[in-house]
Amino acid sequence: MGAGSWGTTFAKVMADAVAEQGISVQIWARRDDAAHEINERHTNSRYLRDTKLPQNISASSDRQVVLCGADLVVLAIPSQSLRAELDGFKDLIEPDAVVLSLMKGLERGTDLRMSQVIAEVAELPENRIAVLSGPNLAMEIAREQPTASVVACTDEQTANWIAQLCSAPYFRPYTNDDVLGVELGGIVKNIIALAVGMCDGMGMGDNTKSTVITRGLAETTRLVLALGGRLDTLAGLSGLGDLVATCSSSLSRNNTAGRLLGQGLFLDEVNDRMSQTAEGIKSARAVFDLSRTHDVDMPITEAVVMVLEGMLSVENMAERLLARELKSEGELQ
Ligand SMILES: NC(=O)C1=CN([C@@H]2O[C@H](COP(=O)(O)OP(=O)(O)OC[C@H]3O[C@@H](n4cnc5c(N)ncnc54)[C@H](OP(=O)(O)O)[C@@H]3O)[C@@H](O)[C@H]2O)C=CC1
Ligand SMILES: O=C(CO)COP(=O)(O)O
Repeated sequence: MGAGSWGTTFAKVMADAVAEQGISVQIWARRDDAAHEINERHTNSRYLRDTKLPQNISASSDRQVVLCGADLVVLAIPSQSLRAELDGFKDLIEPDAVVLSLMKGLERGTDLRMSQVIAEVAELPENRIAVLSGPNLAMEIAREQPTASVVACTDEQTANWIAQLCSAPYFRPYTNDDVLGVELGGIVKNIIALAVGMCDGMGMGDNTKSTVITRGLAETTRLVLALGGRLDTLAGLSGLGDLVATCSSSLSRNNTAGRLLGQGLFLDEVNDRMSQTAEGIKSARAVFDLSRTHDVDMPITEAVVMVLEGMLSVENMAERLLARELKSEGELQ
């Protein structure tokens, strides 16, 4: 569900993974012309230039056509639209189907992760909801550059089944039962990538960016542990792995949005320039609110929120962060 850059790329991963088993993958595109292009030319030129999609992918703008008979429903639409969209098609999901979220945002207003929104709106039990997250820049995967990822589900059998369905020659899924840790790693790294992009945009060098990445991981760790996730998850692909990929890649939309802010553009101007979803812009406030609810210190996230909401200039961000009271590096609370 979603024919953007990741929805389309992940459809290709799955189609390549299951081609020999005679399984087909269907994409729901909200625009007729996108569905038509995928069916007729096997391309999605708006999001993936130069990528030829496998023959066992088809598309439709009719949700019923796509969801009818689907064993696995994969969600790849912008996080802030999920609730409304899912409400419109939850009754079309087959009674035993599993729902897999590829989304990396936190819902504003409720501070819920996407797996929680799915559970609430579609009224599904935990063992039918999974999350996939990792260092997965869509454009690189569409070019079949090797990478790995994590399928998280509280039910081991479900996670293994999904991993089989997306294990392709260039894509290696691991499994994990720490859904919260995997999901939050993917959400918070977008905010840290905004901060790193801001440093880049202001012309700062690698020491500064490395400091933000490392201390970004520290504050992500504090939040995940406070909410009941695991430390080892954050050392893995969906934690450190995704953080490094997103913070160091010019392909990252969050990193790019941060860089434009660092170069002095206003948020409205940045939003106008972005043709794809940069989840961190909208999730930053929700993550900060969540951190306050649980009394977790997240100074980089707080500074990013202040910049996005016009309460702090990017130039004053470093001064604010460095002027805080000195403390031990190992403090996880
Ligand atoms: N791109 C990447 O590298 C990765 C992305 N992700 C995550 O995947 C999720 C989807 O991102 P991605 O595919 O990159 O996003 P894109 O911006 O590339 O595409 C978004 C897709 O959602 C559709 N869409 C936009 N707004 C709505 C809406 N209000 N209701 C329904 N559909 C809508 C778009 O349709 P239309 O074309 O008609 O506008 C498009 O098909 C995000 O949470 C992102 O963080 C995770 C890993 C990697
Ligand atoms: O999640 C991603 C890589 O794992 C994609 O990051 P961006 O959304 O910043 O492009």
